[in-house]
Amino acid sequence: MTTGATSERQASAGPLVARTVAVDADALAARLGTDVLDALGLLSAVPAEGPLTWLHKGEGLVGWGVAAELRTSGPGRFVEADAWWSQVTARAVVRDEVGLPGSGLVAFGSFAFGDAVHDDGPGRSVLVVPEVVVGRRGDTVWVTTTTRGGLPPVLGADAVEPAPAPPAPVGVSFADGALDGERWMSVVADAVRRIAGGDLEKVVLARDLVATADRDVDVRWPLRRLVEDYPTCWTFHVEGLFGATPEMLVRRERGLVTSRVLAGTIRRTGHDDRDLALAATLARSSKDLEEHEYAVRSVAEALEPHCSSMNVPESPFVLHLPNVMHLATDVAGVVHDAESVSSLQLAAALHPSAAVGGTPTAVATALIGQIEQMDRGRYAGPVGWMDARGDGEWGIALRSAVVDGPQVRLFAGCGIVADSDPAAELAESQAKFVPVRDALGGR
Ligand SMILES: C=C(O[C@H]1C=CC=C(C(=O)O)[C@@H]1O)C(=O)O
Repeated sequence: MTTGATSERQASAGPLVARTVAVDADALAARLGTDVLDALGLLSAVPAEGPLTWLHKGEGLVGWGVAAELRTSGPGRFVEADAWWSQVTARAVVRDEVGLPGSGLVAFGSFAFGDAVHDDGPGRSVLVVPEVVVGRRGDTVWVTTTTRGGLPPVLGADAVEPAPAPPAPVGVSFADGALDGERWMSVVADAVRRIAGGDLEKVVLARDLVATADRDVDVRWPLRRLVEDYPTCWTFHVEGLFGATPEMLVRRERGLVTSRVLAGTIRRTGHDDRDLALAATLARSSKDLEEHEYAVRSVAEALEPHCSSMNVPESPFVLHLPNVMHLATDVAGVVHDAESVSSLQLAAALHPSAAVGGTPTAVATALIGQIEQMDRGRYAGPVGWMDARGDGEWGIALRSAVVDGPQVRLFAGCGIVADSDPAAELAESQAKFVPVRDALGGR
């Protein structure tokens, strides 16, 4: 196995002990001082230190504290993380009275993109088992407590306290990251030339923007904004990487696997009639349909070996988000090897899809390392969670940023094909910065 540095933290040599109990949603909301236990309500339980979140349409998981963690890097990062999780779950003592995906022992995770040039630095990919998880799915709400060192767990709602509300970021200013707009457009033009020359068919090129605040940014502020403004996206935070992604790399729920593939974008104007006309333009755009087709094909081909049957719709639908619209395809399949293939293994097989890498994958990731002039870190890598049964959800870390004290580094990328226009791609990247950019503002 080729890997970089790996480190593991588990306070004692003993197994983890996890207890999941169902709790009354109204009683927990009252304890937290919120009206309802929706995504914002769940966030109100999350302390400033080490929050972990995965929230979508009013439900999901939040966690905090570290019962165990693994840090890994390099090309073997997924294999290593999956093997660690198998060991941890095999040894753990779990009592789970809820039995839903996400209840029982859970790890949140975030993995480096890993292009062909930038090594994904020691310890950059991470799996964290929180000490406390609060989950909601439909009307069912639960609390999981995981202890280390043989301590008796505090059960249910007693483990949850209201957390002080996060302060708004102060004095935020934005500056170019690795490349300014002009230089990034020349990189895009270079990629278009290489595509025309037959080196490859598609490559996704990204850029960054650096926000600096007067004081350390409490990530729970932008998380609250993202949850409010982008409820149909998955709002995540794992160790400083946060965002609201519209793209689900893979969800495995028992024997069913689903993936939401996005590629092909048009900016919204904010006027409903014009946006509807633009949606129709997007659905007919041969440049966007081509870009989308590569992404769908890469996902379908990676899932196929694991599925006994698959549904890949022939044409995409248009996904409307507040800032942009995307061509979208929901791929679904029945996994024939669900007993042996975890959601993380499926994510590893799918990453990088052509929504964030390109076609052919190896040529595109090599080109990204060569010309992008930026280290993606965990941007565009899988982010999500997994439970002890191997079920889980792994989104692609898009519309995302990394917070480090007062600094926040935002990322956005665009699929480049033969017909791409550098100025249009620059405008598209600016529209993709909007969710995090706005989330750093006051309300
Ligand atoms: C790479 C990003 O978006 C991908 C997902 C949807 C649409 C995309 C596009 O149209 O270029 C990208 O493939 C990003 O948001 O940073």
